[in-house]
Amino acid sequence: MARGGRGGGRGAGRGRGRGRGAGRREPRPRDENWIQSGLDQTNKKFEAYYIDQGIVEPEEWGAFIQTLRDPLPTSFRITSGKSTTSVLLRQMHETYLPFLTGVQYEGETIPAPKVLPWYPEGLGWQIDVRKNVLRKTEQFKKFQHFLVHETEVGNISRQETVSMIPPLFLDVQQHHIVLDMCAAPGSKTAQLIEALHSPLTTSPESFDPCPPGFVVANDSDAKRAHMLVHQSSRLPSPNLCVANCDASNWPSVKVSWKSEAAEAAVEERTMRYDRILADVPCSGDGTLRKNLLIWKEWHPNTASNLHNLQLRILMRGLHSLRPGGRLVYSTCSLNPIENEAVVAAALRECAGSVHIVDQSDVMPDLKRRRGLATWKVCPGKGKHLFEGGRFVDASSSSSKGKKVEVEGAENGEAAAEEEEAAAPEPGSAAYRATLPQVPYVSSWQRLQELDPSLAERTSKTMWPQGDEEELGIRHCMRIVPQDQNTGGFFVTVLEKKASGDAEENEGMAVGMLRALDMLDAEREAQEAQEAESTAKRPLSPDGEAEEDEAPAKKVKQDGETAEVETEAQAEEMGQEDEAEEKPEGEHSENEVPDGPDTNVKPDNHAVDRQKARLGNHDNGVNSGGMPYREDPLVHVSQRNPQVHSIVDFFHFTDKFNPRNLLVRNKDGQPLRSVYLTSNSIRALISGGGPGKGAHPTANPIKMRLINAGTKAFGRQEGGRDPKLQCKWRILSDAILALRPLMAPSNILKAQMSDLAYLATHHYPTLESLPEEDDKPDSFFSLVKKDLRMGSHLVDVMPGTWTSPFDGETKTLDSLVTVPIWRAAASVNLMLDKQEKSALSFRVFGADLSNPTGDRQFAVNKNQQAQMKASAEKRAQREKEQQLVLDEEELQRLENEG
Ligand SMILES: C[S@@+](CC[C@H](N)C(=O)[O-])C[C@H]1O[C@@H](n2cnc3c(N)ncnc32)[C@H](O)[C@@H]1O
Repeated sequence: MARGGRGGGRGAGRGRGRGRGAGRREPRPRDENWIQSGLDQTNKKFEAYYIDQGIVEPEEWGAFIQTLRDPLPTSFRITSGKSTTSVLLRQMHETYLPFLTGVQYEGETIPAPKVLPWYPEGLGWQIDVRKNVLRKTEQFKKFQHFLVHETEVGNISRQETVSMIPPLFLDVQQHHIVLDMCAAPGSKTAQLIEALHSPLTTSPESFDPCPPGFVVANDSDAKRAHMLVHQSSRLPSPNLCVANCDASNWPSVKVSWKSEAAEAAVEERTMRYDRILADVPCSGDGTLRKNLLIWKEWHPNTASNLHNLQLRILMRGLHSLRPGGRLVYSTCSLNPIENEAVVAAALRECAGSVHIVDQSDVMPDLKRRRGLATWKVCPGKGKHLFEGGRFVDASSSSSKGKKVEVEGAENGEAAAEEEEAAAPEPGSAAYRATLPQVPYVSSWQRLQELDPSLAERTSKTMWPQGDEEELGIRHCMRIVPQDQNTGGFFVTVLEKKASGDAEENEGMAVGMLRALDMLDAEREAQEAQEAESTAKRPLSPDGEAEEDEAPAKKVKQDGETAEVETEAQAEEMGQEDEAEEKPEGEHSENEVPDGPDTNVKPDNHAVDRQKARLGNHDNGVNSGGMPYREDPLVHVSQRNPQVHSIVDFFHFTDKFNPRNLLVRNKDGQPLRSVYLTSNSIRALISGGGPGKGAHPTANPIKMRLINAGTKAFGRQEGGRDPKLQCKWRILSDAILALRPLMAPSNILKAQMSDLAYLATHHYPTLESLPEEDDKPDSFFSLVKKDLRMGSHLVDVMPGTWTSPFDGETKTLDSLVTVPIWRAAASVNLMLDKQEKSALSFRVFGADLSNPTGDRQFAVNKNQQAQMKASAEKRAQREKEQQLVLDEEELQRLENEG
């Protein structure tokens, strides 16, 4: 089955004539390794093919194939640059490592977690034991809970070890424009975002909430692209946008750019990326250890079917790269047709402008194999039949009846007879002879002789051309499973030749921001002028109607430049009308109205799905035949009264730019949610230009952007008290992005006991808040007396707290920031049930929002079962107690009467 690709795996495994003698049913292998899943982990074609490719030395074959049959270990990485990073790392070393060392299961010692020696700062971890064993010991079960909780809140990412590798070779810097071409489900995108905000490090001080660069995460599958949006809320970033394009047809977009020279004017340039990750759809046979179905479905033709798409994506990526930029090509396939053949073909096509970078001295502790300099190609759709070590192309009339020598078919019968006597060494020639022959064809020219129509449909680039060593193909890297007990993976680092222009080699983000600054200054002057003329006009009672008029005027004033820019781009897109406007008032701000507590966080995913289904903006621009139906992405005018209320209420530092607030409706009106983007994302969306209606430029349409930045503020329903200065509250997902932009004096401080109270009580009244007379400046005293109504952030300070459930003292190692809402007569912790429960478990070891302390939602079936069991036990205990009480009562009554 193709991994993330199209059409792979169809008919796979259905080919006949695998062994000696055409049409003969393959005998069941004697050495097959059945595991509990009941799935057969053998595939003779797979073995034959990879032994022939020389993917590992013959003497390593046994270890290679056996490792592929073993279940995959558990691996995870600690999110870098967060306040929790060093705390979790310390917890791992000081608490969990000793706790998990020497644990016995069925008479054997379970290996303790180990640090991945090549992962920066010791943040990557692997436990060489299968998941089901983890759940069977008390110690590992506890650890599993820790992993689940920390993963939920984005402090840890559970990711396959090999999947962590490609982003590290990309070497992302904070000023980089990064494109993740095939990004879903997004584990590597998360690493790219982390690298952008903080160089991979354990220090929270290195976290930059507003780096100059940004990440574009793209996936051609609409559902998976929306999944990316949902996933990214675990690591919310104003510097991320999500696109839904066919990467093989990745659009070029124009942006405003300005050179460093002070006198230089803003110019329009095609945006080029500093870093590109092409983690392309592939056959995925490197994931055999976890995707057991591939054993059954694997077929060499899956790779042939994907080769062209992979090459097209890679070529488009190289085209989009800036001079001196770096692209990492990766697959989780072991197959040279999807790997070396694709890279070699791209290098030939780029004729010296791109080269492979030797990375042998980077991450030296990571064991990797060099790329293959040659390989064998098996073209066709499996319609070729074997006959006695020869094959006949039965599907093609031109070659019907022709018998063709199959490469590597020698001595099959003789060796097979020997096998009867003794089982041959895995990987040996005798062993190979027991496996089916594969219909390799030595060159494309040869295929043309054999089957011209098949040759016509088969890409020449699949075959080695003899120049591979020269192209540096040996610098490709293949991770084989037995070297580090991982999955299989392929990674290649490519770089585009630098140009003579130093500024071009630096990348475009900085120049885009220079242009944005200049255009912002112009806009500011213009806005001041407009404000002056507005002041002279009589004020309307609601103010907002006045606001509506101003942008329309501005569009007219800016019309000339905006129109030219858009028309040119529309032409490039092959269509005249930029956008078909949605009827007035038909906003599809589909968010669930925000009520207190339970409705605090809408189901983003459901909302996104609904948006995708309903769609309120179909501009008719197609990419790969897919209509673009997304709500517009519009930055709100600085003069909007809602923006003013946000700015005035929260007292952000200068780093917070109110121009970066974005909404999803064509009128640019904050209705229910406001997003925060980085300057650079605004520069991309607006093209640095003056702005025009629903879509300021064609960029969001061309890139089919489905999301930009992070949802930062939600309108608090019911906030109608005249004393309320700002109806907007900071959403919990945005705390990571917004907290560093707030003056520390504006963040409240609380103790663990205060948080425990808020986690336990739903909208407690101000009168009911516990207060100590001797501490007039305690958190609750402030909340009661001096706190303005509205949204606030609270830092819960490290400390200790004694649990009423088990009497144990719980310690909080690093501060936790939570949002609260101060209403007229009450206060509330603004987290939804699930967030409250997860936080509560993490900080207090129990769900305080539940009187029993139990978790209120289940993470997986196992936990569901555990919850059910503990609820039953509790009910039983209560029943028994009740019986005792009843007896006591009876006794009492008897005594009395
Ligand atoms: C190997 S997976 C990517 C895994 C991802 N990089 C990660 O680390 O989570 C390949 C992805 O490519 C997407 N895809 C397939 N064809 C594509 C195309 N033509 N353009 C963009 N994405 C494509 C699939 O939907 C799939 O999500």
